[in-house]
Amino acid sequence: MAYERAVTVLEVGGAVVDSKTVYPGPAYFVIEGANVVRHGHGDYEPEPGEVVVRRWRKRNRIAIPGLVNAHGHAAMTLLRGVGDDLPLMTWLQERIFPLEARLTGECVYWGTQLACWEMLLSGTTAYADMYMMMDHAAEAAAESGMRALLSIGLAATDPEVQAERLAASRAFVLAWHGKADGRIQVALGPHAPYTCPEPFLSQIADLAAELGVGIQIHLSETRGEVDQFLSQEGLTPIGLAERAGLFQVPTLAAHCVHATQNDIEILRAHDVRVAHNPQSNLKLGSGIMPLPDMLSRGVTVGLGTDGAASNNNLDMFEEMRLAATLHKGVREDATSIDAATAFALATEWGARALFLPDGHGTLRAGAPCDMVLLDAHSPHFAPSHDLLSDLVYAAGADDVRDVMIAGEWVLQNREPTALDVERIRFEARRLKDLLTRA
Ligand SMILES: N[C@@H](CCSC[C@H]1O[C@@H](n2cnc3c(=O)[nH]cnc32)[C@H](O)[C@@H]1O)C(=O)O
Ligand SMILES: [Zn+2]
Repeated sequence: MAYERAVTVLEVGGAVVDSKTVYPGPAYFVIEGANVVRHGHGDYEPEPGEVVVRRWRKRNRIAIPGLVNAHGHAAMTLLRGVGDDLPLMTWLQERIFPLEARLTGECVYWGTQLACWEMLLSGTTAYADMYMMMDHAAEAAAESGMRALLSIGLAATDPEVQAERLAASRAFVLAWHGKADGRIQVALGPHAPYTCPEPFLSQIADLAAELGVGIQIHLSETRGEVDQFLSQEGLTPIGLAERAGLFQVPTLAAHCVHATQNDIEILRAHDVRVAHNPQSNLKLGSGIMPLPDMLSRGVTVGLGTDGAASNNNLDMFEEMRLAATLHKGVREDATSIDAATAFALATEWGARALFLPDGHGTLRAGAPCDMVLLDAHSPHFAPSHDLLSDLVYAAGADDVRDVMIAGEWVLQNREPTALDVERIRFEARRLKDLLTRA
């Protein structure tokens, strides 16, 4: 006889989109703990042993897997709108770094909460974050209910400072990796080859291997960065990262805008995951990443927003649409990056980019229930010739209604269940005043 299992049943009236397939609704999901154990079409029919302890009926909803934001700096929401219309190095050195020097732990905490609120409202369930004072970021992420890959951003040229930063990173891994029921993962976060000398990169790779964690880094973001390394080292930043041994551990490389054909081969050979951030690359005037080439060569790519000060929002619907349209325009080829591919990059591939186990980024049986429900009555889904097309080319964050992560509601009818949004807005304004006071 089957033993009894307490399950939650979630019934969805509209269609379900998973990977590249659209399943017509209605549908039901049987959730046990954090995971979908099975799903089906039509009305829920119990199976032997299933004891329904919670039942949710969501009639006018379309279900999709949660979106994955594969690159960003969550607490930079507090710096949204600082230093617009400047190139990367000027923006960073003249506007961002001086303000970041004044950030406190509470800035990082409330900035991250603000980011989580914004990400949930736009259907993101998992995100990557490289920043500073990350214990505060981890606390905020854990409280929000979101899934996150967190790294202390490392940038140091002085060996003593480097040693101190490595020790802090080790402590952060031990304190947070696998915490919040496994929702929080930690990676090491060398900021970039232009802020971390090669021996430091090698030490970071060794520490990541010892601790069994991955790495996230910015690589080949601007032409100036690539030219600098080519003239100083005779190698591209991606080639230098390979020489430093970084790719001996699982690595997530943000941008790779100016990756050469040889760089793409290096990325593929080492299974380096790439985060494509089209909006940030456009806004900072960095250029356009060779996404079609990366995909045709078999590189795993996710989509990211980058920080809110170079985007200036954390909306993955915009990022999906941009990824699907930008490359068509610059290549004068409307067959480049179709809707289904853009959707896959924002879900299943993004999950791989974050080193999440197989099944994440999907609604398959056995996968964690990280699900976004959209308003099936939105004009964006009428008359709906092709739901994948609607999702990428027509829908937007406003269509998001409810979000479940690891089987728990984190957003219901656009209200976060675990975040105090009035408080977040109040603190964001207060901290902005504090940061910008002379
Ligand atoms: N400077 C920090 C560590 C860096 S945290 C991550 C850094 O990345 C910066 N950042 C944000 N977006 C980008 C980008 O697109 N390229 C490079 N750096 C960025 C961000 O402002 C932040 O300073 C320290 O105290 O050691
Ligand atoms: Zn970045």
